[in-house]
Amino acid sequence: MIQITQSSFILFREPYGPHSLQTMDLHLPSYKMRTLDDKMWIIFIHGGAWRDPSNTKSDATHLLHALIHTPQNTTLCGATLNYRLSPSPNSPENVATHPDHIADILTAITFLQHRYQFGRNYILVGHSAGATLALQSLRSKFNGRNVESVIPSAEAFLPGGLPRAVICTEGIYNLPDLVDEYPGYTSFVQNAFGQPSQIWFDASPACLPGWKSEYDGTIVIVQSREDELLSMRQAEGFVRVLEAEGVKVDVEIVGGKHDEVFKQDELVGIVKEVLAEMKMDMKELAAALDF
Ligand SMILES: Nc1ccccc1C(=O)C[C@H](N)C(=O)O
Repeated sequence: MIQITQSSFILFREPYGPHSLQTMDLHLPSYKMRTLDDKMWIIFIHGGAWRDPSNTKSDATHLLHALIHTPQNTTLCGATLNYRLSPSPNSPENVATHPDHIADILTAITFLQHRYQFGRNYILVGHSAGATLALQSLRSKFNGRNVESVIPSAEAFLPGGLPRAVICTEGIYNLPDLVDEYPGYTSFVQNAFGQPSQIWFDASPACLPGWKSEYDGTIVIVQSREDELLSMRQAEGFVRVLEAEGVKVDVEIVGGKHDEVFKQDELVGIVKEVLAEMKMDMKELAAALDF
C-alpha cells in the first residue's frame, strides 16, 4: 500500500517477515526522482528495553521528517524498523528472546540491501536498546553466522557492507554493568537475555573486544545528562573501551529525557553533520578515483 502524504516524498509500510512486528516504514523522496545510484540511507532502530510496546518505528517520525521530508531532498532515504519484542507486563503475548531482536534487525537490513542496493551508503541510528542492536549488527559474532544460533534470513556479513557510521543515543552498552548500577532493570534484561550468563557479555558492545579490527566506520555516542533512566555510566564505559582499543569515537552531550532525545532537533543536527562528513568523504573518493 502506497500512501502519498506530500508531493515531495512517499511513505509506506513494508513487512520483512511473517510476524506482525517484522515491519518497517520507508520514507523516500519523490517517486519520480528515485534512482538507485546516488542515495544515502538512514536506518533507525527504536529502543524500549527490548520489550516496551510503546516504543516503535514511529519513534523516528521527527528525525525522518526533519531530514527527508524537505523540498530540497532528493537523495536521502529512511527506514525505521520494528522488531519482535520480549514480554512485558502489558504485552505478555510478545515472546521474543535474544537473538531474535538482532536477527530481525539483520534480516531487515538484508531485505533493504537486496531491494535498494545502497552498499555502504547508509548510517544506523539506534536509541537505547536500539543502540545496542545497531552495534551488535556490526559485529561478526552476530552477522557472521557464528553465533550459537544461526540467523538464516540475514546473510553472513551484511550484503553491501557495514554502514559508514553508527549513531547511538541513550544506549545500553554493558548489561552486567547496567544491572549492577540499576538492580531494578534485572527483570527486563532477564526477559530478553535469560539468567545471567556469558550471553550477557557477548551481547554487550562494551564487553566484546575487537572493535578496531571489525569496524572501520564512524561511531558517534550521544548521551543526555538529563536522561532519567540512564546515567552517563553506560556511555562513558563504552567510550573508554573504544578509546583503549584505539577506535576514534565522537561523543555528543545533549539535553532531554530518555525518550525525548530522538524527538529533538539536537539529534537532527548531529545526524546532518555525520551525513555532511560522509558526503565529503564520498566526493574526495570520487575525485581520487577520477570520476
Ligand atoms: N530503554 C530503557 C533503558 C534503560 C532503562 C529502562 C528503559 C526502558 O525503556 C524502560 C521501559 N519503559 C520498560 O520498562 O519497559
